[in-house]
Amino acid sequence: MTTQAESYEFQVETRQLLQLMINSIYSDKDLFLRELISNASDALDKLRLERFNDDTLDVDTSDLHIRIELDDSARTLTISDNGIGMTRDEVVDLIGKIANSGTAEFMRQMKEAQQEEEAKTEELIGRFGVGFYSSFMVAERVVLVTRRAGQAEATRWESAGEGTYTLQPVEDAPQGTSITLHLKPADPEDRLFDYTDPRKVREIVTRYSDFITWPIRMASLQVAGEGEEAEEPADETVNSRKALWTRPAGEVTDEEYAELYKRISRDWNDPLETIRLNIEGTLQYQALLFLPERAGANLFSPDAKHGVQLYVNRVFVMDDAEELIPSYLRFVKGVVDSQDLALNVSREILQQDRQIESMRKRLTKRVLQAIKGLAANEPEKYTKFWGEFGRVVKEGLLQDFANRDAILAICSFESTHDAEQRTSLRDYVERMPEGQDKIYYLTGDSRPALESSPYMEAFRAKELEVLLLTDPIDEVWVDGMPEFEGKQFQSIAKGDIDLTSDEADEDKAKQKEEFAGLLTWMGEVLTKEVKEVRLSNRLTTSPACVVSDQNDATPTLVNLYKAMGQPIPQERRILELNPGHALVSGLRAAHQSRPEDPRLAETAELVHGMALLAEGTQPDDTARFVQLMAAQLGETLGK
Ligand SMILES: Nc1ncnc2c1ncn2[C@@H]1O[C@H](COP(=O)(O)OP(=O)(O)OP(=O)(O)O)[C@@H](O)[C@H]1O
Repeated sequence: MTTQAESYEFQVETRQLLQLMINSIYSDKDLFLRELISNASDALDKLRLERFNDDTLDVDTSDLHIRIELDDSARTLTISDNGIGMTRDEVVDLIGKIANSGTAEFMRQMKEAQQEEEAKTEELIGRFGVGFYSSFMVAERVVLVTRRAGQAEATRWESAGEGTYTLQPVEDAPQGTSITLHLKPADPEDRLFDYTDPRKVREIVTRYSDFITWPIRMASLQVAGEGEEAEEPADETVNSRKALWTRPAGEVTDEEYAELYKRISRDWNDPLETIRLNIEGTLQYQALLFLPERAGANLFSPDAKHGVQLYVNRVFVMDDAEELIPSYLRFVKGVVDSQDLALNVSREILQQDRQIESMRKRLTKRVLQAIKGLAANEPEKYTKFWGEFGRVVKEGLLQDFANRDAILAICSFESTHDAEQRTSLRDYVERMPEGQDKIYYLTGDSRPALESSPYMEAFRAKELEVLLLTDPIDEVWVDGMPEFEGKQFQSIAKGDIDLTSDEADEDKAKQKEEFAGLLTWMGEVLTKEVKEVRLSNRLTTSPACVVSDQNDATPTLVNLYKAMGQPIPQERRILELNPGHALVSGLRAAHQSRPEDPRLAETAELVHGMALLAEGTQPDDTARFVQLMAAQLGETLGK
């Protein structure tokens, strides 16, 4: 007995939604498969739950799965599940109408938005799921056959996505739902691919649905070898199903974590550290994050990718979810799986969403905590980590003021205390001798350059520890950093540093008097270059050095801002002379005896130029500097 198919009209809203789908509101048409697989997976979940609640039910739960079948001659893609299925009434309610309150709301807002501007429409699309109807993006006709588990009668629904659909009872249908898409001709230019190509379909499944709990089966890709009889290919499960974050931590092995890490990060090495997070409550999500062992090549390129993927209920939503993790933690790889977001949530929405903001805060704290844990308990791992990613983490000192203290606490720096090991600020502060109330640092290009810098002389003589900050970013954050645990940061190349004891004050006053004439005169000679010439308390062996005033920017910082396209002015600096050096005392004597000698002004210029060279910068006019130097050296030989 065959029953005639009866034709029905779609609800007005449904028709409008179908129109949208046919005209494709998604630019990425591959998403239809993600939607259908998600529905199938839900149907399997529902059946399992129903059986769990009532084990006398006459339903088959022995081999719950999803199957995808392709037929390139008929140009069909069929996706079936042996889940809960639908009764005829359910088909009418769920598929024929927009029963889903979310979708109805979507349509209402969509209508409003269409009267406004395009952008708003785009935004709305991301806020709601539009599930089953997305089949019409790729299919010109859809046939759905479904049998409610435990019931005999099945229903066949068919539609071309226009005004009507037909319903027809069928016999002998298997339990669950099978949806056959009669595909539109492929049009890759419109991102409509050939969905009868098993490779393409597998690629979509592994991209979006790899972590679906239920097996997704497809015919094996193996082709018969030469001379072999082509056999009916066996089924193969194409998704890994390994959503490790949904399993209790104790049950997952390190190997499994490493395998997952490698897959999502495309790194060959094992992760350095695995971080798990399981948040329950009004906002539910799990995160499985990894700290890599090595920095990737493009970590510092302007379009460096963030490593966190966003999933909704184990379904992939997007890569590179920079809304979830701040850019100074962009090396963190992993997965965040939320139970509260819409499947096709868009970036625009993520950016505005307060829940996302709260997730981001939570994840950031957790990662910082993990790094702190490494520093405290696994120093070797920490050292490795910091060597690779310290530079990136320090960007956070400039970006994330709320976590500034937490970031400072996990930083470590090279220091004069130890040639091999970096030090934390905490350890530096603990080593500070009585009377030292500042954290001393020097910024520059490399450790050897800093160690041999003239600024270091008095500190070396006094055995005072100095942090050697050699990353360009150090220059920037340290400049604006108020303090660490109540101790201010002090550049030893800035301001008036005096490490001498009070008893020496009398000697200093005397010296000041003796040199007053020289200092004033040199100040006049060099007035274009420096704002002051004074005696130094920081030099023991060099004749002179240039320092920046306490609140002025150093030349490196000036250059950095220039490179970033935000130039700041370079203030004139201060020239400090070492009264104990023969060149300085000799210049004083010469100036006293023959103040009119033009050669002395040239010597003053040379002293300034040498001080610049010693700090690693250059005199403005190097050619002139070299000429003066050669002339004066020549003269000494002639004597
Ligand atoms: N494979 C299936 N098996 C059983 N029921 C299904 C299946 N596919 C869809 N349904 C039913 O049809 C309803 C509508 O599906 P549709 O995909 O349009 O929206 P949704 O899944 O509810 O929401 P969304 O996809 O927007 O999150 C589903 O809620 C479900 O009850």
